[in-house]
This record gives sequence, structure tokens and C-alpha cells, in this order.
Amino acid sequence: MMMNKCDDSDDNNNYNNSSIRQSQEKLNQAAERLSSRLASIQQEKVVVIQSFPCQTNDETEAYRCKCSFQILQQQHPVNEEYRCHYAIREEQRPVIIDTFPIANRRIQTVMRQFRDDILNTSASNQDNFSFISPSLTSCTLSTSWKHDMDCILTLHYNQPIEVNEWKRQARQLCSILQLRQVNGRSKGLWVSATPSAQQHLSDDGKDPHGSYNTLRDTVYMIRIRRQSIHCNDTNEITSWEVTLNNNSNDNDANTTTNSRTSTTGTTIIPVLYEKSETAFFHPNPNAMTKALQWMLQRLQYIQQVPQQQQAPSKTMSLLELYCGCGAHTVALARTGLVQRIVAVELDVRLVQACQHNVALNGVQDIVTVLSCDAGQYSKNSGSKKQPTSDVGSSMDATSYDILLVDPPKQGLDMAVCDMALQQQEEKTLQHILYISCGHQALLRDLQRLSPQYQVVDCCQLDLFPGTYSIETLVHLQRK
Ligand SMILES: C[S@@+](CC[C@H](N)C(=O)[O-])C[C@H]1O[C@@H](n2cnc3c(N)ncnc32)[C@H](O)[C@@H]1O
Repeated sequence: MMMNKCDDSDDNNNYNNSSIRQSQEKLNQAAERLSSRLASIQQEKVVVIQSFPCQTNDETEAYRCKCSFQILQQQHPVNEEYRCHYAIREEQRPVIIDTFPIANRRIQTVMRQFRDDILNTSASNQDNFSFISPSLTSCTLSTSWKHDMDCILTLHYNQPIEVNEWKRQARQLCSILQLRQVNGRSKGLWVSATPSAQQHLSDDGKDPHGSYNTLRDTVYMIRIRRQSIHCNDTNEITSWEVTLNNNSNDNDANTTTNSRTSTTGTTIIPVLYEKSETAFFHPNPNAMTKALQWMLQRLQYIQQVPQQQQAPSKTMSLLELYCGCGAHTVALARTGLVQRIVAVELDVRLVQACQHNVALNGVQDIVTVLSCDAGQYSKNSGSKKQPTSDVGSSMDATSYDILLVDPPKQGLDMAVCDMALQQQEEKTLQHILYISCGHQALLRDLQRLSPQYQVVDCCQLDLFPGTYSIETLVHLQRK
């Protein structure tokens, strides 16, 4: 568990510095362990494991953009008033918490205001929210990656909601807490309210444009080109950075997909996202943007460095399995480094979100999103069968240059590894970019792939600071 933040500023600084140091030490130790495991998996090549350490206090302490809490009512022992508390489950039991320091600043503020100003308020104010608090059992708070953008509060009840009154009060709640939307869920019923009475939301939370409880974001990819002179040869070196901060003075910069190139040759490419609050999205924006930056660097390397069978700047195609809402898909499609992407996802809500994000960024000509199981897709591709009816425009899996995988903790389906290994004769698939949040599964998969692939680059980042979780990014290349 994370420690509570201390209020004294000197101690606070010490603690903050030490939390960054702890994060760095955690990565150093993980790199040592992984190095020795890799050495036993592949004897041929030694790779240096880099790390992307956390650099700011918010990255180590206040990073989570999705949190769920139980809501408990307790009677005060002295004045006998009932007070609401947040609780998290530890060893099957609810543990009351006053604060949740790993939640981002916006969630921490809304948590405090909702509990103190709405749920535990004076009798007069209680009347204003009399339909909000009774039978409330838990809540979920979600924000955009850039947490000053959107925040959605979802309230779960164990009794039916009185819909009209609840909506009226929830709308007021939206205004006071500056939320994009408040949802109420009770026994299969889903009601939603937004600050504006005019904006119609149907009772299943869908807005008139069809986007479902969406949190909006803009991620900026920065391509930096510079000349390097070595032994009278001039080469152009391209590097990439990824950030959530729009440093321009342009107010429209976070709603447009237009790229901007400066006189020095630096290009800023905005990527727009709308992520469903109800389905998976990366809960740590720092880890998500760092991983994306690493992917761009690797694609740049793949495109520039001549391979045995591959000339530089060749048109590249990419198969992405476990694509989620398209967090990587749309960004990669906008780099100009890949000309064709097929993205596969099992959860239909995420398939829809990914398709929506593809359209939002105008990359429909580059990306095809498929709704199917990654293992099944790989099996069918291996046997040259197309997996589902909506794959008309997709290619056979044997014809991609790069495979990008970001599986759940359990790692790759065996059929995915088989598909990557089966391509030995055609030797088309050259590279695998593997994003892993499950360490044991990653080691198992690297072992399975080791007869034909070797690790050429590896990087680790602190997935959930204050816990043991690490994200490992691995670039495998065909031997
Ligand atoms: C770790 S998440 C990564 C998602 C995405 N890359 C992102 O960053 O948002 C893993 C994703 O794999 C999907 N998934 C899980 N099992 C799958 C399967 N058998 N076939 C396809 N997708 C699957 C999940 O729905 C989830 O979206």
C-alpha cells in the first residue's frame, strides 16, 4: 500500500524525492532480474535493459485515472450521526480510507467534495441530494488521461432509483463537481445526467452522437528531425516524444488532428481519443505515453535500419493483437511509419471504441479493426482461413512485417506464438513488439519464441508505482 502523503512541506519533499528514488530502485532491481532470465533464454545476444523512470511526484504518487470504492455508512460513537466513508477491499474485507493518494488530483478532489459536501452534508443540503445518497453502495471515478479534461462519476445502488428526481439532482451534482457525466446504476437500470439539461442522454447513457460515456483526450506525438555529421557524412536522425501537454498557444490544438511543423523541422501530431468509461483503458497515463514513445522509436529504427531481406523505407504493415480502444493503433497509423494496420480485439465495446477512434483521426484507409479472439485469428491465419465475416479487407497474417501485441497478464495465446513461428518458410514477419504487464507470462512467451526470434531491445517502466507491477516492452527480431 502507498503511504499517506505528509502535510509538512519539508517532510513532504523528502517523501516525494524518496518515492521517485524508490521507483528507480524498483526498476533497477527488475532489470537485473530480467537480464539474468534473458541470458538463460537467449545465449546469442546480450541486451541492456533500459528503464523509463518516473520523474515527477504526480507520476509516482497521483497517477491513477480510474478508481472504484465501496461506500460505507458508519454511526459516529459520540454524536451518533451517520457518516459516509470510502472503503477498498483488502483480504476480502472493506477497509475505510480517508484519502486515496494514488488517484490523480482531480479524482482526489471530487472524492473529497462528493463525500464532504454532498453525502455528509447538513440537513438542508441533504434535501437537495435526497435521491443521490440512499442505498448507494459503491462508486467509480474516471478521468481522461489529462485529468483536467473530463471526469465521470458512476454511482451503484442496491435499490431501484426514482429516475426523474435522480436525474434532476444528478444534473446539479454535475455542475457542482464539474463532471462531464454522472451515471446511476441499479439492478440492470442505467440512468445518466450531464450538466446541461439540453444535452439529451438516453437512459442507457448513450448521447445523441452514439459515443458511450466517453472520456476525451489528445495525445501529442512530436517528431524531431536533426542532422548528424559523422566522418563527412550527413545523416538525418529522427526521434519521437509523446506528451499529453499542448505547449502551443493555439486553443483549438486539442480538438484538431492537424499536424504542425516548425521551421526547425519538428512536427507535432495530435491524436484524438474518446474512451468508453465502462471498458478497459490504460489507468496510468504516464506509463501509456512512455510505452507509446518507445513503440515509435522502435518503428523508426525498423524503418531506417536495413534488414537482410528488407530495404530501408519499405512500406510497412503491422498486425496488432489485443488492441483495446486503439490507444496505440490510431497513434501508429498517424506517424506515416506504417501504411497498413489490422487491429484485433475481443471485447465488442472496445472494438467499437477503436473503430470510433480510427474515424475520429481519419485513418480509416490505413486501419481495419476486427472483432475476434486473437488466438482464433492466429489459428485461422495459420491455416490461411479468414476468421470472421468482417475481415474482407484484412490480409493473411503471414504477410505482415511487424506484430504488435499488448495482451492481458496471462500473456499470448499459444496460437499467437505458433502463428509467429509458423512463418519460418516465408520469412515475412520480421519484428514483434511485445508490451507486457505479466512478467511470468512474458518469460514463458519469450522462451516459446526463442527458436526464431531474439530480443534486440528491452525497456521497463513503473506501471503502478508503490506496487510490484512493472510494464516490460520487448522488441524481438527474427534471427
Ligand atoms: C492490456 S489490454 C491492452 C489494450 C490496448 N493495447 C490499450 O493499451 O488500451 C489487453 C486487451 O486485450 C483484450 N483481450 C483479452 N483477451 C483477448 C483475446 N483473446 N483476443 C483479443 N483481445 C483480447 C482485452 O479486451 C484488452 O483490451
